Amino acid sequence: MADEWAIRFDGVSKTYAPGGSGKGPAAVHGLSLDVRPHEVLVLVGPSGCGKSTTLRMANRLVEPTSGRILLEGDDVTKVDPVQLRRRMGYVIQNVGLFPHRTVAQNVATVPKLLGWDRTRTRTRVNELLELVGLTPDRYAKRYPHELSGGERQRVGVARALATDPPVLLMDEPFGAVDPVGRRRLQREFSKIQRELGTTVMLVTHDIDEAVRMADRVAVLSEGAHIEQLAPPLEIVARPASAAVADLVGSGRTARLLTLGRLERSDLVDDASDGMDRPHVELGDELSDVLDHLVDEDAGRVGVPVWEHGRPIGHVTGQSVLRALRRLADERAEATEPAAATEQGEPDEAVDTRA
Ligand SMILES: Nc1ncnc2c1ncn2[C@@H]1O[C@H](COP(=O)(O)OP(=O)(O)OP(=O)(O)O)[C@@H](O)[C@H]1O
Repeated sequence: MADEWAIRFDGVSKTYAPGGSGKGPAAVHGLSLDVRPHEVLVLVGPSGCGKSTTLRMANRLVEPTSGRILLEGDDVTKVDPVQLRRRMGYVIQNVGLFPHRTVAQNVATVPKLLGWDRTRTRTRVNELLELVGLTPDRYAKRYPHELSGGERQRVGVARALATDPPVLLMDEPFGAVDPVGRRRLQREFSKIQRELGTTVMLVTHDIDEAVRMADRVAVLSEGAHIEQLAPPLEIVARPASAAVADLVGSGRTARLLTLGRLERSDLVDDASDGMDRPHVELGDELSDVLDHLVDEDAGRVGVPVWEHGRPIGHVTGQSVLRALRRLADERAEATEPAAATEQGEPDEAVDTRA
């Protein structure tokens, strides 16, 4: 049903055929995957596993060898590619801005193609620049070489959103930005995505980025084989295979769980029931809290939290995810130079969706 997915990959394969031989190994092999409306689905996995190929098949920059890809009910191979790309914004690493066009002209690329009049285009460009945190007065007339990497990336996002597409494809969108700038962009982008409700498919190498930004993470291995497809917390807490465990274990996320402690702000309520159930204590290590949630299978109901011998509220799986995001933010901000914090809005990094 169109309500349950925005993009559907149905048994999709791609074999790049060197010299037209048709005999190369499959970059993507029999992939079936649904991207739900309004979610951020992150594809993560090792280099060469087929992430970019998967993304690029969605907007027909790469044609599948077999299988079907549906966008809101339409078979993408039957939609004119130009029309298709208006329904799907595309953001890549290093953006690919036109160097001899100003920021405003870059953002206006698609509206211009669509023949919008000047006033409508200018209004939309200003709106988008504001949205991505680039004041039009300061930035509209600059050229790409007069921008920082992070600012260029914002222009790329603004350009991709110009016609308010229902779907946004992002390939390592923040990969060329330093870690501090990346963190800030991730946070700002999450806020924009929530406001607009855009369905996002995002490719990254970085498991921490995946955990921070995703509603669901698809961990891929060679041939775009899905090792695990689950919300971030589940990926971290219950890796479904050695490959997923490797990816999670070698990253910062697992360490954060052992280093982080449960804080009052992580609680989902201040109810004092649950005297008769196993509980955790405020200040417990997050990995212990997570064990409890998994053991008790209490992710949804919540586990009571006690302080000074009495219950003070509950934690759920979301609390752990929230704490994880809080910790990831604290770390990014701890290394952030004072001048760079002007746009930091820690509360916005706490994403309580899924
Ligand atoms: N145009 C192409 N022609 C031939 N082979 C290609 C082409 N593009 C990608 N491949 C191959 O397809 C496989 C998957 O590549 P893809 O770029 O989709 O992987 P990825 O997971 O996005 O990698 P990375 O993280 O390094 O960007 C790789 O083995 C790659 O060498």
